[in-house]
Amino acid sequence: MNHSADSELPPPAITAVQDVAKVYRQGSHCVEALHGVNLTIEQGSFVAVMGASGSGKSTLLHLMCGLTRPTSGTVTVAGTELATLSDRELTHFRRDRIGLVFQAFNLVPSLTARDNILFPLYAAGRNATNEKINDLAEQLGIRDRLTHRPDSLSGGEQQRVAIARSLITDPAIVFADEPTGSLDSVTGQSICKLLRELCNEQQRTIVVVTHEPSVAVWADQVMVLKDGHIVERFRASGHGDAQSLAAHYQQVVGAPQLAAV
Ligand SMILES: Nc1ncnc2c1ncn2[C@@H]1O[C@H](COP(=O)(O)OP(=O)(O)OP(=O)(O)O)[C@@H](O)[C@H]1O
Repeated sequence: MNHSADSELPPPAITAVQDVAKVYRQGSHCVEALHGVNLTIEQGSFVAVMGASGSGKSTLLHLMCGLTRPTSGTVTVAGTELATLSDRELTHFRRDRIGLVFQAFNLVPSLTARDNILFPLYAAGRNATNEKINDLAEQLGIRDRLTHRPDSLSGGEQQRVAIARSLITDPAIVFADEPTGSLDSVTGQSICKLLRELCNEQQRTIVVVTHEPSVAVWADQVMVLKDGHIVERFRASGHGDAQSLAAHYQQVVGAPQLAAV
């Protein structure tokens, strides 16, 4: 996505998190996982959410994809405020409008790549044309792997199948939780490059949760969570390479006291 022309209007915010807090209650004990989080994600952008273990990344991701509800505040995805949906409507909304990619791929072992990709449509009682699935497979570099089951695919191929599955419903936004966490670094970088291309060439909107600077460096925007607050937001392009981004990230998470931004 080209953000270079200052005179252009900003693209519409596809996802907005407003003043969101999340408290987990365990008996008399409370864990405040997120406090007063605000963020917007523009259509066609690639956003990385970084943070140490326990900083609240998964909680934020689960709130944005409607897997859990906030204690306070609002989450809006593609113009729909999730709190207005019943549990059943939210399930349908998630199935139709949100793509999910996981660290462990989560493919069905007994199904071919083709049927894994089609799975979200089957679940909705729908199907796709051969042309659509072949085009998607071609874009993701797995055209010749469609008849294979997951156990005869490499890790990188399995993640490509999982990404194709996340896109088959033409979702408004794709959330990827540590998508390279189970891959070697070269394969992980090829997955990052693919996600970047999906944004650039198809205006897909992608949010990646990662603790890897080498993944975050592919994003447009990086948000850093610490103790449930967003403490830093910056454009990845301002850091050039993963090492420079890693140094900045370490500085941010290592700083003793930071105000939420
Ligand atoms: N279901 C839950 N019940 C109680 N506490 C929870 C629950 N889920 C998360 N937490 C707590 O909320 C805080 C944030 O957790 P979260 O999983 O969002 O962090 P994270 O940044 O994704 O961590 P990681 O990188 O280890 O997955 C942590 O203190 C965690 O222990």
